[in-house]
Amino acid sequence: MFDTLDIGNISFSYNDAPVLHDVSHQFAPGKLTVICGPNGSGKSTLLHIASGLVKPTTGAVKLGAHIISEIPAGQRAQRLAMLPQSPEAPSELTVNDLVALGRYAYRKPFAGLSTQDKSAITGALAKTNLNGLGDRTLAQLSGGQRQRSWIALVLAQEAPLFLLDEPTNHLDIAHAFETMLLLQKLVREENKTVVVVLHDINLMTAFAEEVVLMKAGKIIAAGAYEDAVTEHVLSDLYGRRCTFGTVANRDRPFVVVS
Ligand SMILES: Nc1ncnc2c1ncn2[C@@H]1O[C@H](COP(=O)(O)OP(=O)(O)OP(=O)(O)O)[C@@H](O)[C@H]1O
Repeated sequence: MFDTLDIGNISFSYNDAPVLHDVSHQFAPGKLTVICGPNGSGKSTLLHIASGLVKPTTGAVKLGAHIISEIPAGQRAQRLAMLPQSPEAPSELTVNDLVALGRYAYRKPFAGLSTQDKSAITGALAKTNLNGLGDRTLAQLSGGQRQRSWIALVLAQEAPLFLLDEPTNHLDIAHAFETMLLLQKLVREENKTVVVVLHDINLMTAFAEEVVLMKAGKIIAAGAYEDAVTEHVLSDLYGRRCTFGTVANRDRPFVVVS
């Protein structure tokens, strides 16, 4: 049974500056949804509101039957995991310590890690190719290794719903592709719901099952990738000509911007 995540008629202003305008969407349960749009279009703000970390100025976010901000933090963390765009942690923390933070919603005060906690942490480190780096501090990692440590923290949370803001930041093309393969696998093999903000439209065309395309604080197109994503829509979204190309043995196109 999937939790549904619904945003209804959301508007949001920072101080008096409106950045989201009456946005509504139901994220497709059990699918990989990619949110794309130009810088400043409101993607991160929308994700923060969808996660319950930020309250909308008007409108409501519902996780299942409940307003998300009314669900106690511990329960919410077991149902929804969020990776912000630039997460921060003390640089002397080890990778193991960081990933263990993903288990906080399951742990009793002052208790050590349970067998289940340890297995979730080991599994998350393996899935993100961090085996052998658990004892390194964050200061001793490359930018990409640090980013993968944050993804491991989110995986260790073992929630059915993941919201990830630019998880491929700092990753080389192979690790970025592998991260998307991992998210695809979570959806296909573990029935997770994944919502991910991406700037790389070629990763979007390769992996999105569903899309939310945002411009100037509004959703200009949303729904199944095949229905929503066209050269015309992408060109309009970014204000540059976007042309599809094809390669043999691949259904989805690549995109060239000119
Ligand atoms: N803390 C803040 N205070 C004031 N304005 C903010 C704040 N955070 C974001 N904004 C503004 O809100 C708008 C939307 O920002 P947001 O980060 O949601 O966009 P985005 O689509 O995620 O951008 P990017 O692709 O650059 O990460 C932008 O105009 C931004 O300048």
